[in-house]
Amino acid sequence: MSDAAVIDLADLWRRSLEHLQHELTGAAQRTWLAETEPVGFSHGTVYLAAPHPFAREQLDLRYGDTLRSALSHAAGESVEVVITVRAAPAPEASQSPDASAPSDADRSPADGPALEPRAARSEQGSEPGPEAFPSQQTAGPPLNDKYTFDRFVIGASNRFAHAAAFAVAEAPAKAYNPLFVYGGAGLGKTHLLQAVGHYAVNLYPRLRVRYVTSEQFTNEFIDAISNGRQVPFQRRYRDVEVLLIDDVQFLATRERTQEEFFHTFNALHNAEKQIVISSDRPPKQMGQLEERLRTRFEWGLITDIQPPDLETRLAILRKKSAQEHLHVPPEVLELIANRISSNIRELEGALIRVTAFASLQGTEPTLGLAQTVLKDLFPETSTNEVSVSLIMSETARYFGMTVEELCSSSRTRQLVNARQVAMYLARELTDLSLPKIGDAFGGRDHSTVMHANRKVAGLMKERHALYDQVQELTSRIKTSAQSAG
Ligand SMILES: Nc1ncnc2c1ncn2[C@@H]1O[C@H](COP(=O)(O)OP(=O)(O)OP(=O)(O)O)[C@@H](O)[C@H]1O
Repeated sequence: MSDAAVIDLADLWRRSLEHLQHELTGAAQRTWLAETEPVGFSHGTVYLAAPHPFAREQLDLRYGDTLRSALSHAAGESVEVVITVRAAPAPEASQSPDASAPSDADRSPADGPALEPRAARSEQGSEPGPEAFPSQQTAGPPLNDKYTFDRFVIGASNRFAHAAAFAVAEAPAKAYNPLFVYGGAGLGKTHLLQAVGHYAVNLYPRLRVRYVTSEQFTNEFIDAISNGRQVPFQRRYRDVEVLLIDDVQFLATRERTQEEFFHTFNALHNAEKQIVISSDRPPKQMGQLEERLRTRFEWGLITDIQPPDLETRLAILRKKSAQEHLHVPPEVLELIANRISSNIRELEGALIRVTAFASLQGTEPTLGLAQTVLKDLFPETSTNEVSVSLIMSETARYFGMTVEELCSSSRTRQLVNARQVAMYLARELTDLSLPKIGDAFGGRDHSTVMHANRKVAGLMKERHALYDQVQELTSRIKTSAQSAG
C-alpha cells in the first residue's frame, strides 16, 4: 500500500476496530479507543489522534503493539502507528483580551469553501497522491519543489512533527492551529512547512497558501510603511487560508513588526485559517517576544524536531543519493552519517562534497577519498571522544544500577532494557564495530548488539518516553565526554 495508492482511512480504522474487538476488553475499547480517530496515512505509517495526552500515553504504552498488528492486519501489510493528541479547540475569539484586534471589516475577503478536496482520496484510483507533484498555486515566494512530504525521511527525531504537519496539511485549520515547529539549524523545519503548502494546495486546489520567512515579512512591512501601502500589505497576508511563517524567532527583536504580525495572526485565526510557524526555539524561550504573541503561539500544538539518529541519517543519505542519481558505496554513506550528526544540511553538504570531489578527480567516491574530504570539512568532533565505558557508566547511573549489573548475565526486564539502550548508544556514539561493543558488554555476541540496536531504534519510533530517555542520556554522555576532555 503506497501513499499514492487508494486508502480509505475511515474504512481501515473500522476494520481494525472490528479486529480489536477480539483482542481488547470492552472496557479498554470504550476507555481508550472510542474517541481515538485516524487522521492520516503516509510512508507506511498510520496516524491516530487520541482525545488527550493521557489516552495517547496509555495507547502507546499498553496497546501500541496490538494496535499496530490490528492496523497491519486490516491494511494487508505491515504498517507503523503514530499516536498524536487531538488539538484542543481554540479559544473563542471573544476571550481574546486584545481590543485592537482587527474587526471583521478588516479581515480577509477570503470566502467560500476553499477546503473542497481535489477529489475524495478513496476515489482517486491511480492518480498520484498530492505530495507526488509540487504545487504551483501558492502566493508569495515559490515553494521549493524538493520540500515535499515524500522527500522527507521520517525517524524517531521528527516523527511527531511530521505527523502534526501532515494532519494540518490534510485538514487545514481543523487539526492544530497554530502548529508551531521548533528545532536546531538544518533539521528540516523549512522542509516540513513547505511540504504542508505543497500537499494542502494539491489536495484543495482553490486554497491560498503563502510561505514567508519572518525576515521577508519584516522587510515587506517596512517597505509598506515607507510607501504608505499598508493596506495591500495587510490584504496580502490576511487573504490566505494557510500562512506558513518560517524562522519566527527573528520577530522577537522587532517591536512594530511583532505588532503587525499579532494582528495578522488574529485575523487569520479568528477567520479559522491555518497558521504554521517555525522557530529555532520554543515560544517559552523567546525572551523578547511579547506575551500576547507567545500565548497565541501556544494555543495549538507545539512540536520539536531533534537531531536525527544514525539510522535516520543513513536513510536520508540513501534517499538523497537515489534522488540525485549519485553512486556512493554504503561504507561511504556510513562514514558520512557517523561523522555528521546534528545538521541535515551539513549531512547533505558532505555527500555532495564527496561526490563532487570524486567526479572532479575522475575517480569513484571511495572510503579513502571520503575520509580526506571529510577531514578538511569537519575536523574530528567530540563524538569520537565518547568511550563505551563512559556510555556504560552513564547508562547504569541513569537507570539506577551498577556497571557490573549492566554487563552481567542477569535477564531481569529492567537490566535487559538498560543494557539494550547502552548497546544502542555505543553503536550511535562511537565508531566501534558490533563485535567490539559485544566484547565490552561482558563478551556478548555481535548479533546480540545488532538485535539490541534494532529493537531500541524500532521502539523509539513508537514510544516517546523511550526516545526522550535516549535523548537525555545522549546529552549527559556528551556533556561528560566534553568535561573529561
Ligand atoms: N527528514 C528529512 N528528510 C530528508 N531531508 C531532510 C530532512 N530534514 C531536513 N532535510 C533536508 O535538510 C536540509 C535542511 O533542512 P531545512 O532547511 O528544512 O532545515 P531548517 O530546520 O529549516 O534549518 P534552519 O533553521 O537553518 O532554517 C534541506 O535540504 C532539507 O530538505
